[in-house]
Amino acid sequence: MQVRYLNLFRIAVVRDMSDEISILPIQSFYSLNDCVVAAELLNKVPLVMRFEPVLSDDECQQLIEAAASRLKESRLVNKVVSQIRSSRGMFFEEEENPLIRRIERRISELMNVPIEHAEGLQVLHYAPGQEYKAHHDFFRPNTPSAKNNRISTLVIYLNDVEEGGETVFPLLRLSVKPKRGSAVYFEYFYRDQALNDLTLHSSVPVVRGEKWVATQWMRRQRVRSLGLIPNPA
Ligand SMILES: O=C(O)CCC(=O)C(=O)O
Ligand SMILES: [Fe+2]
Repeated sequence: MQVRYLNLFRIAVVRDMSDEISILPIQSFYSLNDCVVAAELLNKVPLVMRFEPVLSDDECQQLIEAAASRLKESRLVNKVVSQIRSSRGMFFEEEENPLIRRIERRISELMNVPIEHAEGLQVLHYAPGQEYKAHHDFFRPNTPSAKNNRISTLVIYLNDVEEGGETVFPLLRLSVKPKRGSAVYFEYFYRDQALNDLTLHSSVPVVRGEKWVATQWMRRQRVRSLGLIPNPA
């Protein structure tokens, strides 16, 4: 396996036998600045992994509490109320407080993409019966947003769901059960668009209980103008 760096994106890429590259080197654990995350490989190309733990119970609870009063009906990029997502959601501002800054830094290190490429962290809440129908996270080619398209996603589960609410990848025959603090990761930065298309996914309806997730999307080019604010720690 050969690792090289693409200067343009400053993303470490790993070339595998199929001659496709992945953003994240496949490892069984990742030693980050402030924690160690265990990883389970769910699918190699396109790469889908499960991570645990990404957030502590306390961090999950704090995110839920900070997001709860700011939830809005889910709207798509063009501000139209979504027909495919019945959950409610919100976005945190970039580095809006020390908790968000710490979590964003950890996620960026884990996803192996500079923080300047990170959209604001999104939180979604699903009540019983609510779902997110099958979709891709990248924007369709030739749309304005596709000029700086998304390349990878991390969905962090902020609570345990009593029944339902799994993240399902129908074309890969994968189903990931929400577990507080764990996450599912996938990338769609392949030259072969057919591989990207395989990352179609949904959040099936919550049957009992509720579901909270935090989603981080990474872009091909920077979306944040500011660099890192020096870490006081
Ligand atoms: O809630 C989930 O399991 C998936 C969320 C999702 O697909 C997204 O935020 O793009
Ligand atoms: Fe998604």
